[in-house]
Amino acid sequence: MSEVRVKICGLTREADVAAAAAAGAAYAGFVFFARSPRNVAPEVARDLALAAPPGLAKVGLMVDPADAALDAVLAAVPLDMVQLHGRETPERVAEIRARTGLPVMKAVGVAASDDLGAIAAQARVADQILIDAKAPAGAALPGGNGLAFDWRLIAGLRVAVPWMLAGGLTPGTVARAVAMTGARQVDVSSGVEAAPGLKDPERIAAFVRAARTAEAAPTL
Ligand SMILES: O=C(O)c1ccccc1N[C@@H]1O[C@H](COP(=O)(O)O)[C@@H](O)[C@H]1O
Repeated sequence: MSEVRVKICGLTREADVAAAAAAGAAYAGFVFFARSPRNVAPEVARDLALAAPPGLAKVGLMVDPADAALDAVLAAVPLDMVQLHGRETPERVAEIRARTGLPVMKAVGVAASDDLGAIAAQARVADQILIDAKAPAGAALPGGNGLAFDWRLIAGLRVAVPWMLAGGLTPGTVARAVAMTGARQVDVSSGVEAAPGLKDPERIAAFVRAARTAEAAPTL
C-alpha cells in the first residue's frame, strides 16, 4: 500500500515551507482568508510558493471567494490546486474549476451522519474532497479550529474521488485516525503549530512520520 500523503496547511514563512518539504509532505497550503491567523497576502504567498521545492504541491485555500479575489490570487501565486472551504455549492465548485483551470479540493464539514450526503454531491464536481470537522456554530473560522470529529462516521466510506482527512489531527492522533478511517491523505494546521500561524518544524516532522507509519483499516 502506498504511503499516506500529508498536507501541511497555513504556512506563513519560508522556514515553514522548508520544514514541510524536509519532512516529506506532499502538499503545502496557503490560507487566503482575512480572519485567519494564517492569512497570507498574495505577494507573500507568491514568495513562499516560489521557495517550495519541486514535488511539493501548492494549495490555495479560499472561503467563498468572489471571482475578483480568485483572479487576484491566481495571477500572483503559482498554485497547483484550489481548496474551497466555505459554503460553495457544487455548481460554484464547477464554475471555479473552469475559471481557474486548476484541480479543486472541496472541504465538507462533518459532525453527524446527516453531513455525509454532501460528500457524494461534491465528489461529482470536485477533483478531491477534504473531510473536515464541521465548525461549531458561531466559530470565527470555518476550519483550522483544531477540532476533531467522530472518525467512526466515515469508517469504510467510499468516495468517488481522492479524499483527505482533516480536523484537529496531531502527531499523537494521526495514526489512529488513519487506522480508523482508511484515509490515504491527511491535512493538518493547528496540530503542528507553536502558536497560531507559526509552524513548529519538529511537530511537522513528527506528524509526517506518524502518518506514514499508520496502518489503514481496509474499507468495507
Ligand atoms: O487554517 C485556517 O486558518 C483555516 C481558515 C479557514 C478555513 C480553513 C482553515 N484551515 C483548514 O482547516 C482544516 C483543519 O485544520 P486544523 O488541523 O483542525 O487546525 C485544515 O484543512 C486546514 O486546511
